[in-house]
Amino acid sequence: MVEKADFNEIEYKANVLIEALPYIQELNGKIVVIKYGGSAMVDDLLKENVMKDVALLKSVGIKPVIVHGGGNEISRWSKYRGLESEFYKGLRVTDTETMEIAEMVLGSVNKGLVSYMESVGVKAVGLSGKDGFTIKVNRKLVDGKDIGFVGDIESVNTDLISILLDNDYVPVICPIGLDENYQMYNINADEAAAGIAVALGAEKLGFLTDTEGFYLDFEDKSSLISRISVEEAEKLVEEGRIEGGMLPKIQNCISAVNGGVKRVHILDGRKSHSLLLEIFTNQGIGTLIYKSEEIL
Ligand SMILES: Nc1ncnc2c1ncn2[C@@H]1O[C@H](COP(=O)(O)OP(=O)(O)O)[C@@H](O)[C@H]1O
Ligand SMILES: CC(=O)N[C@@H](CCC(=O)OP(=O)(O)O)C(=O)O
Repeated sequence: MVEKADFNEIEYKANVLIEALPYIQELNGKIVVIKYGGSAMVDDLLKENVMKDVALLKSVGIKPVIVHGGGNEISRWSKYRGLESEFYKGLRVTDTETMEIAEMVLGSVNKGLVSYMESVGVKAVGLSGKDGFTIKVNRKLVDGKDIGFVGDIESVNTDLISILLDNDYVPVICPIGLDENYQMYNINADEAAAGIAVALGAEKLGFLTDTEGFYLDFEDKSSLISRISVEEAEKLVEEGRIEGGMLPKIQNCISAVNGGVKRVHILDGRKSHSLLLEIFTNQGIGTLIYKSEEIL
């Protein structure tokens, strides 16, 4: 016999599922790009939970694409090899040795995520932007400054990603690209995610990171912004009010929205299932970046 309390719980769970219905219908067959930041890969359980969320998206007919980082691991390995990590405007200054470390670390993070996906019953394929010449770059100059082997995305060839999606695989992509001379470059993972989302015509792009979202003033945790227009975000960037890892993230949110991605979110990847909450419920979480003329 079902107790009354149990029945309420069952009803509550059923309502949660029903709340997801319009979102599932709307996103069926659409591409959702998930940028999984190294800072949010806190522990094995959390990584497994994020992969379970992705598995659920896939099971309801959404086409997820994962683009991941691993900046903190690159820094850790650089230190181990006696190298100081240096950043300019949120981007790693990348010499030859750092480039080798980046490729090694990102490759290992990539295959680790593929294993998690497989362990939750989802077919996944790990690749870098080198595979199939998926990401073509030029050497990036920031404020005219050369910061080494840092790639500026020139183009994304979606052929290989599309083949994988069409054959039911989840592509797991690490941010390394090639220039026209087949020299490899380190790409900021936020930039890789935005470039891939735009090229694929993705419906959504979610950045899983280690903050609740974007704070207007990072020192003041009550200044969390739940939504910001690209115009307002551009103004903050121009005024130099965004720093550290948040600068490339916001810059790439802007370029994704301007490139046609309808919904771009910064989400707290340290909290289990924030991806599901954002996609399948009307609970506003994290920070939404939107085009001001669009009615939300
Ligand atoms: N205004 C801000 N709001 C939120 N986070 C900020 C802000 N300014 C700087 N940050 C920093 O940005 C970091 C997220 O970027 P990053 O470390 O590159 O993460 P990821 O690995 O997810 O790309 C946060 O941990 C925080 O320290
Ligand atoms: C050029 C550049 O900055 N590349 C990044 C690539 C990894 C990355 O972006 O990782 P997160 O998403 O975890 O920060 C780096 O070397 O740290």
